[in-house]
Amino acid sequence: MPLQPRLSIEGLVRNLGGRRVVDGIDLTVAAGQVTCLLGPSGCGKSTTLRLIAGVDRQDAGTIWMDGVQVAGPDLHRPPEARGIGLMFQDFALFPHLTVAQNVGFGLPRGAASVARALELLARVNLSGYEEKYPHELSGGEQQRVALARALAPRPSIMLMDEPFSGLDDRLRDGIRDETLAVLKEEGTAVLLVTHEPSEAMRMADEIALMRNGRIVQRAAPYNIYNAPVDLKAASFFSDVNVLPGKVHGALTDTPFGQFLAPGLPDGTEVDIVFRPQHVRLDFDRHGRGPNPTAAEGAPARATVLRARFMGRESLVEFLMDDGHSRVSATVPAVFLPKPGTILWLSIPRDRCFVFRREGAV
Ligand SMILES: Nc1ncnc2c1ncn2[C@@H]1O[C@H](COP(=O)(O)OP(=O)(O)OP(=O)(O)O)[C@@H](O)[C@H]1O
Repeated sequence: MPLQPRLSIEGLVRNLGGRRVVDGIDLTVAAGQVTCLLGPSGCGKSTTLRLIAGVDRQDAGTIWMDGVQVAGPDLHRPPEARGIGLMFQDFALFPHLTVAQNVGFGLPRGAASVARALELLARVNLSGYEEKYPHELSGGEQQRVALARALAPRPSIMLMDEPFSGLDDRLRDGIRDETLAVLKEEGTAVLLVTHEPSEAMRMADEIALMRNGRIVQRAAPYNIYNAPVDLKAASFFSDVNVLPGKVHGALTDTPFGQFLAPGLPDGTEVDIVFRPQHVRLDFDRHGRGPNPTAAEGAPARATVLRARFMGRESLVEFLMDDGHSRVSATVPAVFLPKPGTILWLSIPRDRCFVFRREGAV
């Protein structure tokens, strides 16, 4: 029998300011799983989280936690009756309470609670900090106390809204990894809101990509990156190259040969989309490039327009031999060919996506 999800949402809707801000969200999160609600600013992520927390009330839809309905057409359990832990960007600790008192705040008085607070402080590497006050801690340490506080009552579900965005860049990755390790140890189901693709890729077991109040794709980070549902989903994770094409006999022509466009009728305008890091470069050998292969397709000749060193990689921009298509390639090294250099480009077929052009019929 499949495990019952800790959190389950069906048809969640919220109208605000005359607009449907959350437009029919379905979602499940299992114990020990981290799901990232990822999307651009204003797409409705925080509103969704607020509805799940119970600090706002949905206009339609149902929410279950551990199989028990907590919100529905005639039901609204208050936040404190939902068994959730909350962590937001401004994770304000109580300034007049010590670290240990902050962590134990939501627990009943007693030896077991003190032990739980100490155990969690050890878990977030803050043993010895029990008697300190929040103003004596760094931002990263305060964040770890906030995590311990949120986890202390053993919430079944943890809701986190951009919890790392207040932190210094250099601290952030370490804290993310530590937080993830603690959440996994506790086996909590986590729903984390972020607008940063890199954060979602780093933290999530599953990413729910949101746009205009809807979830447009739900998949593991690898799958969402390598099999995006549309051009916007592809370009949310990195810059992309887009070549225009038209379908003839379920194929479309490009400078890199023909690509499959299954299921699309003749004449459909399409975008052939691929990421700069998936472009392979080869030197020109007396006017010839590498031999075509089934995996790499046909190579295409191109002229370097410019090359820039970006730190971890080099970005090389090309004009294709058709005289108008432009393609960017990133190379994970210092590679700065002079403008005018001829190179051959190829793209692995499985790294290329063909989408019906938005707005096209
Ligand atoms: N109380 C409100 N009244 C009217 N509109 C609101 C209200 N709260 C949110 N909105 C609007 O709903 C939309 C979604 O807001 P929400 O905060 O959920 O987005 P978000 O995806 O979390 O964005 P961000 O990443 O910027 O926090 C926004 O356009 C916002 O302006």
